[in-house]
Amino acid sequence: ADISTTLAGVKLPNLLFNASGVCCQTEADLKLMVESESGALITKSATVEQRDGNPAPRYTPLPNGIGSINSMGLPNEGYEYYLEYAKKYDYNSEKPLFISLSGLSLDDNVKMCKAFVDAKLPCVLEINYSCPNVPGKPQMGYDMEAMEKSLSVLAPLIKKPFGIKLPPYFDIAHFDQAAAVFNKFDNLAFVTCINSVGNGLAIDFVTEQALIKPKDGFGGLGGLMVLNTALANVNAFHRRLPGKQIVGVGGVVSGKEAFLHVLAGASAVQIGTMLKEEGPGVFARIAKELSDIMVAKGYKTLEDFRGKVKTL
Ligand SMILES: O=C(O)c1[nH]c(=O)[nH]c(=O)c1I
Repeated sequence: ADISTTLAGVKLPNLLFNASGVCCQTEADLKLMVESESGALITKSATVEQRDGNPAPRYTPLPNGIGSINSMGLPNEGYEYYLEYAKKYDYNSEKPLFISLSGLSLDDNVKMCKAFVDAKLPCVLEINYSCPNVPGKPQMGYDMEAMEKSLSVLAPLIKKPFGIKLPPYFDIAHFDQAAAVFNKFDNLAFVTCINSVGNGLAIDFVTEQALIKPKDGFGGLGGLMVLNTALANVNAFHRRLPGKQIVGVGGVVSGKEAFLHVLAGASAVQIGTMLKEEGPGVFARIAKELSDIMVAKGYKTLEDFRGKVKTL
């Protein structure tokens, strides 16, 4: 079956790529992504300066495959590293490049966006409004006014289609309020839902210790356990953002969850925890599983079922 897609005007040979943060901080990581069967790749969220991030242990999978917890603390090589990578990238390859930016202030985001705009590159920007793990930095995704202010500056600056990475919302009024902001920006071409479910706490029963070191063990939750919150956010914004696209992320462990994300309205699907645990081979596996599901159900393309979740 045909699992190709288009996102922000660029063609992806298949709808699967990495969630920013996983397998994408260094050129060595990104090379693995280029060599994988993913349909695209996205870089680790960048700040103006290089950051070491939080002390380890700062990521761990959770027992029984239910997911993961992380409090990485925005470790990255600094935006100029990713700008250089984007300048060297082979845009004739069939795999488009996405760049994640997560400035610690609006000025920082302006500085980074300007640099990418001035470089006139084909890569697509995804502005991260939802990092839950920088101590002292509340995430923008839950501050509608701050997001609107940021977008009113960045959207005209970026000019071409771009996306934003959102935290999960849990209240219908918040879906409505967020969508009202996003619908004001025509070149906001897609929203990526969801980032990790912020500030969970994983405790080891035997040692009675938190599993990760930063923030008293508080960190973002990912993996299968967040699937149903992810599907809700994908569908809520699919219903509320006519003319925009949704990138679905959260809980994709097989072709089945990728299928459900498309059914909920996703135009592309990112994989985080499963990529971290299984490695880049996950893309070939899930691509085949999804294609087999589509054949079994009689669907030829993603358009045949995108957003067609039935209600009772
Ligand atoms: O701690 C991180 O680096 C991190 N971790 C996440 O789960 N989501 C994010 O957007 C980020 I920037």
